[in-house]
Amino acid sequence: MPSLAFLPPFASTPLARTEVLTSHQSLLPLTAEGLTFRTGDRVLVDIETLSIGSSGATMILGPNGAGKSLLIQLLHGLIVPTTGRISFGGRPIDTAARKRQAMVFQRPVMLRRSVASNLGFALKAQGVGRAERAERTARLLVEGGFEKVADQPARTLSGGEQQRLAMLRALSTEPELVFLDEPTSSLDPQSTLAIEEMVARAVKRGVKVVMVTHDIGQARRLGHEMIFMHHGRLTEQTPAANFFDQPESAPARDFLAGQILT
Ligand SMILES: Nc1ncnc2c1ncn2[C@@H]1O[C@H](COP(=O)(O)OP(=O)(O)OP(=O)(O)O)[C@@H](O)[C@H]1O
Repeated sequence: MPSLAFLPPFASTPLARTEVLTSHQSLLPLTAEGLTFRTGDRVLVDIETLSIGSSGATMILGPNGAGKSLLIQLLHGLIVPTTGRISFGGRPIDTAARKRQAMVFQRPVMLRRSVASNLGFALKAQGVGRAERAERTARLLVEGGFEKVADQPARTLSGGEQQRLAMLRALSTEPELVFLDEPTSSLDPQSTLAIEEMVARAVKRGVKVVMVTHDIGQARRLGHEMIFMHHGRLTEQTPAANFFDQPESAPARDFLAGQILT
């Protein structure tokens, strides 16, 4: 799935059309009720209620196929739920408010443009004017250590560099909320550390992070809250301080104990 954080977001969800969020209202808490996603007779996501608060990093853990990616795609608005209501700050979201959230995917997909232009394009999509765009792009290139490769086609960067650029691009628009779908799963330890540092800095600046990971160590390092999913369901949502020592649900206990979940 390409990183679409820089593209105009989907304009609609199957939600109530009244009282949408306005630009000065917070996106958070992010809540969902009766959220399902089905294909044919398969129920891939089935979540009664979910509420994600405004601070820190919420990590979504669970075995392969648990529905973690689908859940954040639903929350981000990339796919439409079969049933249910997703609210931001208690209200449905509109196109303008949706631009205040971003997403980074497992495999970074760069535009066929230079490194600098990948950043500039994201800002343009947010309506940032030419002069400010140039100034902010220059600043971002320095921040990300990309000055020397600013004019290089982004697709010729290494996988780790592309993912750092994807993160930088997603954060460049100063979103309130960022969804990260296993952004380090194909990276080496050094590149993983670089991404984790970007995540930690963003959280420190007040960006809300909702991140899918398989890596229990990473969840410990970054997470303030843990959500565990199994078979499309949310089995628990627990503060990080409790989760690793006292997981509430049997699937989470087994997962943390290294058992294979069926
Ligand atoms: N767009 C889709 N249409 C139909 N089925 C899908 C779609 N996307 C995912 N699935 C199926 O839904 C299930 C959950 O997929 P999902 O990618 O959300 O799992 P995950 O928990 O993120 O797994 P992993 O850790 O392996 O990435 C899988 O069985 C997958 O094949």
